[in-house]
Amino acid sequence: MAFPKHVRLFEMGARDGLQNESGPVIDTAIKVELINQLSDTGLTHIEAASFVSPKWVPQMGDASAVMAGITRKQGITYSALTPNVKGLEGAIAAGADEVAVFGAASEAFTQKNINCSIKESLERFAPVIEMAKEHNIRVRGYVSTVMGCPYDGEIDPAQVAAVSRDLLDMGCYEISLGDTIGVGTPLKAKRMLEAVAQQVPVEKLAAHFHDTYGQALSNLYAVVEEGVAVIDASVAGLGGCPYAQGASGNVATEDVLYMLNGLGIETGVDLQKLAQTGHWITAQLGRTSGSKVALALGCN
Ligand SMILES: CC(C)(COP(=O)([O-])OP(=O)([O-])OC[C@H]1O[C@@H](n2cnc3c(N)ncnc32)[C@H](O)[C@@H]1OP(=O)([O-])[O-])[C@@H](O)C(=O)NCCC(=O)NCCSC(=O)C[C@@](C)(O)CC(=O)[O-]
Repeated sequence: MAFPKHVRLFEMGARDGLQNESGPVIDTAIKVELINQLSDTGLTHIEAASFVSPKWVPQMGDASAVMAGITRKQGITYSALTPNVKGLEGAIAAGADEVAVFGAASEAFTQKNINCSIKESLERFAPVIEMAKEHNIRVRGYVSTVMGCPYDGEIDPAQVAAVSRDLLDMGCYEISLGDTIGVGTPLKAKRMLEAVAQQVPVEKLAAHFHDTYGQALSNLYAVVEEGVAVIDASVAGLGGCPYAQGASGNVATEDVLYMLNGLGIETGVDLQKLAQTGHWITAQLGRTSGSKVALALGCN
């Protein structure tokens, strides 16, 4: 298959990026400023907040205030995670443009992350998706641990395909495939994608790869070559999952963008502006950027 002409980047820094920060809860004003800066880079999709239990993920406890504080730019979708109806109610009240339910291909990870089995998670998502539909809000579905689980180990691609198909059938418009702990390699990514694409059209799939083992860009190349045209990434490579021990951040958006630019694939995103934003947020967090491209460009 040929490379797509255009790839949509879905920016994760403000949610997947910041949710895992240890230490004190980051000021709402910093989160708001991060999203406002990201809104000025050409990105069209920004995951801005997470309406989960603040006891489970304290860093996301100010989701409503973040959504209220941002300056919304026309043409940008500001989305939020909603694990249940309570979360969806919060997201609707806060004016989220789009929401996401998040499941996994592994039983153990599902238990650790959202305190239920895969079957129960799907039962819990059904009313979320129904209610979102009534409010004309699109729902994205995440499937975590698509190439390995910190608790269950190897994951059968058929299991990834089955959960993805269930979420699609329930009404999710897009399925984001999460290599939560970044253990994938290109061949594994390709095989996993092939298995899922038998159940879900590739146009409805997104790649959400973490870079724990430094394989994320290679894995992305492998699935983009198979037609995946939506990539989740996190500015400066921020983040990780609080319920996936040892997982490092998403692949850095700057690094993905540099690769896509080199392939002649359009994104509409300005690399310099993005790298500056990555520089700004990592300075706020007291560290250097996790993006090799940003460092090479002198943003450190
Ligand atoms: C799903 C629950 C809530 C179940 O948690 P639970 O404890 O089973 O829920 P519960 O229904 O029994 O409620 C317990 C308490 O939480 C409250 N509660 C219940 N729901 C909400 C809500 N929405 N917002 C705020 N509060 C809520 C509820 O009101 C109650 O409060 P209490 O009476 O004890 O004071 C919990 O497990 C949870 O919040 N988990 C979130 C975990 C999480 O956010 N993980 C990170 C995101 S996933 C990820 O990063 C992976 C991804 C997407 O990026 C892809 C990849 O990389 O693979």
